[in-house]
Amino acid sequence: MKLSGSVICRVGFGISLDGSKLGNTYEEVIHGSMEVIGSFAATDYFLVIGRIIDRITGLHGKCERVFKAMDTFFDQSIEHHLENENIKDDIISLLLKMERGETGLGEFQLTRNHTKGILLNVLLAGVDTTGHTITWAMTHLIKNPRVMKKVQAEVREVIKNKDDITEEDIERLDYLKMVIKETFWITPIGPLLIPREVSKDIKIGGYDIPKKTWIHVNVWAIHRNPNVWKDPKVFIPERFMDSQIDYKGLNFELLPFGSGKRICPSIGMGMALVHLTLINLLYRFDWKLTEGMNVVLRYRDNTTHKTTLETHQANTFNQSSKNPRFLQDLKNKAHSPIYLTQHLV
Ligand code: HEM
Repeated sequence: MKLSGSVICRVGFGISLDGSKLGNTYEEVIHGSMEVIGSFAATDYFLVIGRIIDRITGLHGKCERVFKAMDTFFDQSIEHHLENENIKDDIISLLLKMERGETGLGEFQLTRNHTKGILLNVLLAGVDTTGHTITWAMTHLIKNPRVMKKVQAEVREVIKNKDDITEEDIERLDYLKMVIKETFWITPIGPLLIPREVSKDIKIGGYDIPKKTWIHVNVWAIHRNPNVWKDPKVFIPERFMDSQIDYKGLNFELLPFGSGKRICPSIGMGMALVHLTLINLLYRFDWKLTEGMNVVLRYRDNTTHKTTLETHQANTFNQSSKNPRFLQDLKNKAHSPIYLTQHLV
C-alpha cells in the first residue's frame, strides 16, 4: 500500500511522500477514506431516516473529517506545484493547464473542484487496487510452493545479474504473467465493479429491469462459473497457457479491470507496478512459510531480519479497511533485510 501510494503520488502528483509534510496527511486521507468507503451507510438505503442514523452512528462526522483532510491534501499538492514551476508532466500540472485554458477542452471549463475530483479518483482507485493485487499474488505464491518455485526460477533465469529491471523484461516472463492473471481471476480486487445505473427500461436474461435500477456485475461469481472454468477454486496459473483470454475487458470470463466505458483507465500503470514489484521481490528474496501461518521474506544470502513495521489493510475495495487481514512489514530499501508477517484468516 505504501509502495503503490508513493508511486502514484510521484507519478500522478509529482510529490515524494518520504520526509515531506504531505506524508502525514496522506496516511490520514488514505486510511480514513478506505474506512468510510467500506462502512455501511444507512443513507444509501433510506434517504431521509438514513441521514439521522448516519449522524447517530458517527459516520456522517467521520465523512466530514476525511473530506476536510482530503481537501487539505489536494490543496497542499496543488500549492506545491504552483510554487515549483519546474514540476511538469504529471497529472496535476496537466489539470492546472486545463484550468488555465492552455490545453483545449472545447467549451468545457475545468474548475478547481473538477481538478480535485479527478485527483481523488486517481488516488483512491490506484493505491488500494495495486497494493492489494500485489499482496494477493504474494499470498497465493506462499500458499502454493510449486508455483512459487516455478515462477521464481523463471524470474531468476531471465533477470540473471541485471542491475536494472525494466518493463522490457516483463515481456520475457510468461509464467509470471500467468501467475498475475490467475491472481486477478481467483481474487478480483473489484468483485462487484463500480455500480451502473440503468438509463431506460431494459430486459436482461429474461428479467425486466426498470430505468434507474442499480446493477452490480458480480465478477467474483463470473470467475467461478464452473461452466466456463475448470477447477474454479484452485490456483493453477497454467490454465492461461495457450489461452487467448485477456484482462482488458473484451473477454467477459475475466474482468479484473471491468469493461466498457467505465473500465479502469490505468491498466498499463497498474500492471507495470504489479509486475515490477513482484519481479523485484521474487528475484531478490526467498520467501518462506514459518510455523503459525507467518510469512517471512529472506535475502538470498540468508541475512536475517531486524525490524518489523505493521500496516492494516483490507483485501478488496468492497471491504472495510478495519479488517486486519494483513499485517505486513516491508522495508523497501535495496539492501536492508525484509521481513513480512501475514495473518491468513
Ligand atoms: C492492478 C491494479 C488495478 C486494478 C485491478 C484496478 C481495477 C479497477 C476496476 C475493477 C475498476 C472498475 C471498472 C468497472 O467498473 O468497469 C477500476 C476503475 C478505475 N481505476 Fe483502476 N485498477 C487498478 C489500478 C489503477 C491505477 C494505478 C489507477 C490510477 C492511477 C486506477 C484508476 C482508476 C479509475 C480513475 C477508475 C474509475 C473509472 C471510472 O469511474 O470511469 N486504477 N479499476
